[in-house]
Amino acid sequence: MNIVADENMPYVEALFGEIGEITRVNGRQLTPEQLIDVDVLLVRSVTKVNAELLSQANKLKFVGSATIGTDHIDLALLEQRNIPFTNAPGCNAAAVGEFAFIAMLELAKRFKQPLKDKVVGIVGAGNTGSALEHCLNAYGMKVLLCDPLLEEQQLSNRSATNISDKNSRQFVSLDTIIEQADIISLHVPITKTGPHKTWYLFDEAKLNQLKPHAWLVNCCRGEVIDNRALIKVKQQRDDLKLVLDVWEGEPNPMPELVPLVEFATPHIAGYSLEGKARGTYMLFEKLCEIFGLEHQKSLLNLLPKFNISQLHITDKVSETQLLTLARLVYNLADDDYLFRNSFLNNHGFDHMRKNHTHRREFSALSLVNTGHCEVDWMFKLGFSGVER
Ligand SMILES: NC(=O)c1ccc[n+]([C@@H]2O[C@H](COP(=O)([O-])OP(=O)(O)OC[C@H]3O[C@@H](n4cnc5c(N)ncnc54)[C@H](O)[C@@H]3O)[C@@H](O)[C@H]2O)c1
Ligand SMILES: O=C(O)[C@H](O)[C@H](O)COP(=O)(O)O
Repeated sequence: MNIVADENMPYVEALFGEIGEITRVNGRQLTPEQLIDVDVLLVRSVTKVNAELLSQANKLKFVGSATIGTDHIDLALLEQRNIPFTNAPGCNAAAVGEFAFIAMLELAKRFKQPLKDKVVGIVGAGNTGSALEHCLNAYGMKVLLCDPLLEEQQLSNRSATNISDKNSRQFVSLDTIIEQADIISLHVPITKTGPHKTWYLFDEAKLNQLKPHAWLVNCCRGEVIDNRALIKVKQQRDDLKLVLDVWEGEPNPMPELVPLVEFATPHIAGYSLEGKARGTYMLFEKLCEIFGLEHQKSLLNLLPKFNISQLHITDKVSETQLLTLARLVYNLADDDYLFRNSFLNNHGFDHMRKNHTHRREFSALSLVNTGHCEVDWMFKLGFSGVER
């Protein structure tokens, strides 16, 4: 079997090596000719899987994308050509949730304002939005959720069963989020049509309505914010603080926007080692299922141990100390620094993504509670640990 895989997908050899011959490719530069006689195509978000790319794919039996988003895939075309497809929903949700949470801790430190007192509005309460909600709840913060699609689904489930579910979630409108949230974090897919389309969801008018001193975090898709309007609004409103991981026009963000942003990164919010490994593993499992292949491989065996084995907690952990712990797992300022200094270079955006030293998730760091203090919230946040 011939397998073509994006060069930025870890563990492909470890997982797919016994199934077929693997060719690694630059996902952004993949050509139709490279898919002649190829059985399996494994991509990431930078490869547009469309009629043109598949025009010479004479043997293709499976396409997998190790991503949450599917906006780069012509799903109708794959269905029409009977080519099974899977993406990897939720694979990097914890990575994105922790990224947004760490970014908020960093902003709190930079502007000397306790994070805990702030109200956070999450737009899009699916996998990544819920992962962030989980972190914020663990830390004891007030969270508002806006997700009209989930809200409608919940309402129709309720009216179909006539039972009110005690696990049901409370949703608010986007206007309420804009009116009440001190921090807004975006977690929607990019959609161009329909009543809840997200393309330019935050246009000039919405951006102007943000509360004074609001923080806006975007780690879903760049075009959810009109970036030109953002530049205009930000130039007039220094009170707004921005964290952008995704950009309109990737891999070429608007150069004027980057200096206006507090923390700027090249679409790597989901780039934890765990998240990437999970993504590849989910494609592997799906391929095995479709082709009826048995396997003994486990995700846990793929991941290396974290280089700090255990930390002893002897007393109450402050917000500053929490940030110090979070920085052991992921230092956002390092990526921000690298990005500012490289995004204008030739292929700087992609180069940084390709060479990204994958960070770990909170779960990689093990805490030992030797001080018999209240640390349950830290375990809820995702850190591993033991009581002693
Ligand atoms: N920066 C990164 O590295 C990175 C990593 C993972 C995912 N993403 C992006 O983030 C997006 C979200 O990921 P996810 O795993 O949470 O997806 P998901 O499908 O689990 O959740 C998305 C949620 O957004 C909701 N939604 C859709 N339109 C909305 C609207 N107009 N207003 C409010 N909510 C709306 C949906 O109902 C859904 O619940 C992905 O589609 C992908 O584009 C980026
Ligand atoms: O949709 C996703 O899962 C993310 O945007 C993903 O992290 C993007 O990473 P890429 O596939 O471009 O490496």
